[in-house]
Amino acid sequence: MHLTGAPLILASSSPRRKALLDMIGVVPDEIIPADIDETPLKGESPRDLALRLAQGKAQKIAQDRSKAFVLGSDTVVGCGRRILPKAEDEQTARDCLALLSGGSHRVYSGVALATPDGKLLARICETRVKLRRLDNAAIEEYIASGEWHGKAGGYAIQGLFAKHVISIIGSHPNVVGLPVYETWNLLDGAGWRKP
Ligand SMILES: Cc1cn([C@H]2C[C@H](O)[C@@H](COP(=O)(O)OP(=O)(O)OP(=O)(O)O)O2)c(=O)[nH]c1=O
Repeated sequence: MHLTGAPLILASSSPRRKALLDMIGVVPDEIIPADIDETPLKGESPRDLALRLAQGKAQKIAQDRSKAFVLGSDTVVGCGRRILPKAEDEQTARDCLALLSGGSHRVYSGVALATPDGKLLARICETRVKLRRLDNAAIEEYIASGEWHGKAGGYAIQGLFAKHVISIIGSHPNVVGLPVYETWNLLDGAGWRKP
């Protein structure tokens, strides 16, 4: 099958993923968010969840768009075997920050590419993040910013929260939502070419 010229669809509602793709010169032809159930399976590890959901998002859109490349991704914050939720309310964000305060945790992003010749390729990327201890005042200051909303683990490293990050080991864009190195390798290896 001839893959050159096949369109690229980003299966994501995240403006950060679009911006990270732009950063490496990849402009999707279309953006179609994939609405899938993101509930972890019983006993599922954070890594397995990120990979499964990235694959699920790519597959869901590829069902109807089999002649395109479809890129899906998912970011999960893990503290040991524990999977932290995406913070949709203040209390969830507070609980996440209290748990992560003063320690190291891991952020996993899965990236999956469905190809026009029917393959589903996937990669997982892991970044370790070490945080300073956050007292109540620091947590409440961050809660008031609202930047935690919709973010896995209740924080966004690409904003105000950066001042609490002592160090990271691994990829920074992976924490923001898209591991650009792995993403580019998938696209390039699968034969996607810039139009
Ligand atoms: C840890 C962390 C997460 N996040 C974001 C990345 C993801 O957008 C979000 C995790 O939710 P995801 O389910 O991965 O993505 P999403 O719901 O935003 O978009 P879609 O499912 O449509 O692709 O948390 C940051 O922006 N910065 C961070 O530091």
